[in-house]
Amino acid sequence: MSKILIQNAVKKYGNNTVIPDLNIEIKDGELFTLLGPSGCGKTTLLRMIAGFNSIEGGDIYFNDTRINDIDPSRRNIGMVFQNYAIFPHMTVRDNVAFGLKNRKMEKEKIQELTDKYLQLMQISQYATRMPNQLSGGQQQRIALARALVISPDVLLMDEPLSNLDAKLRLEMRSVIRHTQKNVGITTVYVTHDQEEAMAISDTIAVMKDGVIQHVGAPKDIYQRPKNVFVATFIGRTNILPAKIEQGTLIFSSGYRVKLDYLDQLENQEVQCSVRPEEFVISKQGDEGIHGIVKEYTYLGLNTHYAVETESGLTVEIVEESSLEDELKPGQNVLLQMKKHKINVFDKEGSRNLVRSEAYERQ
Ligand SMILES: Nc1ncnc2c1ncn2[C@@H]1O[C@H](COP(=O)(O)OP(=O)(O)OP(=O)(O)O)[C@@H](O)[C@H]1O
Repeated sequence: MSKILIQNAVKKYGNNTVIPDLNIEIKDGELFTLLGPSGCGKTTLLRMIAGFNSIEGGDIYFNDTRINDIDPSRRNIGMVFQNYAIFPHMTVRDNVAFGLKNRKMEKEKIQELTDKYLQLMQISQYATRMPNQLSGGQQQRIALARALVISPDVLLMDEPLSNLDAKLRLEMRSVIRHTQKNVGITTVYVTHDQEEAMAISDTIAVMKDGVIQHVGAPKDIYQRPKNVFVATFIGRTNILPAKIEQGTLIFSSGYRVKLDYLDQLENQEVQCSVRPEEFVISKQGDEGIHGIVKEYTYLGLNTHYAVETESGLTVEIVEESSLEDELKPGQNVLLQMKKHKINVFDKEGSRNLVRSEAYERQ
């Protein structure tokens, strides 16, 4: 098992710098996810850890060993990619045993370990089949068994679920999560699917243009995103402009929310992130932002509303469905916010101004 330390890593393709200066520490035994939009450099970074990409600056360590110049085949890494990368001409058993045979292990030991991982991944009954006689999920189980059987120090997974249909993706998510915890292997997982990242990870690093934006537990990233990019990339949110005066947020409609956990910033323009579930919507009341329901979508458990506010901005709201009358398009409504949930960013959207102790208190 290994912890992974990446210090001041730089990656260039020719003159194009895709990772300018990246620092990450991945703890021993954790499932660490690189999450970000297409082209942000996730696969590039994973390939640097694997040794398939050169590094133009900085260092990568597995525990205390600097691995920059160690050949990929000697890094003791297990890998699972989206296209399975299993051998079509070999049986399931031979696929799983492949890495062990390569290491010239004794026959009995190969048999024992192969059996163990076929069983762990619940594919023993398919051991003599060829991969094309199996479903996508079963093939991905072979890939996982084959990666783990060699007892790697680190497991690297690049979008391993993206070729599977929605139902299998959910099932394989929990297979990966349980197996990873069971084996206790340090895992770096790449995805652009934020829900998958939330469901599977101990820690998530959100990336944009080769720069880490926020590293934290899924809940931390969702509830206290470090900047507007992270707030909008993880889950859905509404960004509303406001002003701070005497510790009070004043929205353009005049709606005021007194907050006691903001940095002491006066007369500052800010951006506020309010998630759809953090609004309270009612037909009447004294205080709030006035709006008109433009759309509503009943989804059983929840109802989604699009509400045009008096400033012209349309916000997205989710409420638990109730037996009472729904709010239909054209209805005048009043919006309030669950004030402790609001995130407040500087005008540029680059820094969260909510003090961290406020978050600890919740
Ligand atoms: N071999 C290469 N040569 C030149 N540029 C490359 C190469 N591989 C990747 N890039 C560029 O580096 C940037 C990062 O690519 P990368 O594949 O790491 O992104 P990603 O976040 O994994 O994206 P995706 O989610 O689409 O797989 C992109 O702009 C891409 O065009």
